[in-house]
Amino acid sequence: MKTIGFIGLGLIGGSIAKAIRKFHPDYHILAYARHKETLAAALNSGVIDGVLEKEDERYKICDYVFLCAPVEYNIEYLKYLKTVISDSCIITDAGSVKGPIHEAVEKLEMDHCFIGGHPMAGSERSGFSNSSDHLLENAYYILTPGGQVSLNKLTEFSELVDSLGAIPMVLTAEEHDFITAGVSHLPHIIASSLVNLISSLDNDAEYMKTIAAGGFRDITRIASSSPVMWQQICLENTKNISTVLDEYIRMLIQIRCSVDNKDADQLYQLFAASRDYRDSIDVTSCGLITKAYVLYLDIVDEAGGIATIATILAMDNISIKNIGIIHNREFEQGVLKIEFYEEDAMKRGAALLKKRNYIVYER
Ligand SMILES: NC(=O)c1ccc[n+]([C@@H]2O[C@H](COP(=O)([O-])OP(=O)(O)OC[C@H]3O[C@@H](n4cnc5c(N)ncnc54)[C@H](O)[C@@H]3O)[C@@H](O)[C@H]2O)c1
Ligand SMILES: O=C(O)C(=O)C[C@]1(C(=O)O)C=C[C@@H](O)C=C1
Repeated sequence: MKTIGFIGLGLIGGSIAKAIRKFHPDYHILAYARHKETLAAALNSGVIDGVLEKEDERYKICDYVFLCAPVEYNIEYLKYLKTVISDSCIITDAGSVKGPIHEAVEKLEMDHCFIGGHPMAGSERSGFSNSSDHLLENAYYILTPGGQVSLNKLTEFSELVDSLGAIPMVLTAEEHDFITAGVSHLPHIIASSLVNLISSLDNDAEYMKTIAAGGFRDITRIASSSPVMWQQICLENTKNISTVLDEYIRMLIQIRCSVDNKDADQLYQLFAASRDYRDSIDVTSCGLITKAYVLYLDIVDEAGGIATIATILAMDNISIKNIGIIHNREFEQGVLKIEFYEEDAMKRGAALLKKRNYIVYER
């Protein structure tokens, strides 16, 4: 039996708490969050057992404290925690940047009890209501132990992460911040700047926005992420982001030259090399991103059409996560998009619907 404290209970804090509740139902979970409604929802749904105040003596009984507020705010809690936690407590965070919190931890001489944490899973949505007990499933969970952390503590925390279905990986804070600048921070900047570019190039009738199809959507989903979170990440990982941005700008200039010069070989190389590298990425370990089990199907637009499909699936105990009509260039007529919770449910659903002569697209 362990006691786990949370400060911040949004998408990530909520998902970690839900996973702990699922895999360790006997653990005692306490939380502090700025919004009382969040705490009420977590308490009512049984995810947490009790509510903490911002400063609260009960941090003393915690075996772990998870800091799950935006990066800069997490640092503000360390000073107080230092005065209350027990010797055996492990403080961890979920922040997307590790350098600044490790600097603060060292200054406060807390690096014997701090293990930075960063689940490489997430979503463009925020808040406890969007958290889920399977967000961490198969996701790499980076651990950045403080310089004085004992091997026992690191092993214990690593085992906890593993028990939640995630894959622990130990890195230094410096390695972490350079790597995430490349694979996470730069992609968010690219997505947001591309969306802003299109918004400024579009005409009054918004033709670009109207016809934007799969390509634009795929590369810009993350442009809907929390502006506060990304503002803080850019302010905290400035040097690494600037370095990878420089490399990216250099590459874009090369590409513009290839386009201007109609350099067929260079252009082919651009797309062939990216395809080969992208196809070599192991897509089984990407948190929620790969957990979208979706089918598309043609249906006649008539009253009761959707209800009939929902009934066919429900009769086989198949739950639908999301359902809606989508219109875009890929599917000229518009199709019904059905999202499932699990791959097996999606496969069974596809088979059932095909048997009833629906045209089903699986992708
Ligand atoms: N969103 C992602 O995809 C993702 C993935 C991995 C890690 N992270 C990191 O996890 C952390 C939380 O991100 P999130 O996506 O859960 O954000 P979120 O907005 O969903 O949740 C943030 C939580 O922190 C609380 N909060 C905000 N300011 C606070 C403060 N000053 N004191 C206490 N609580 C405060 C909010 O009320 C909310 O409960 C961030 O550090 C982020 O860098 C995010
Ligand atoms: O899937 C998403 O929406 C995410 O942006 C998740 C994502 C990322 O992959 O960049 C975002 C921030 C993190 O710190 C970790 C994961």
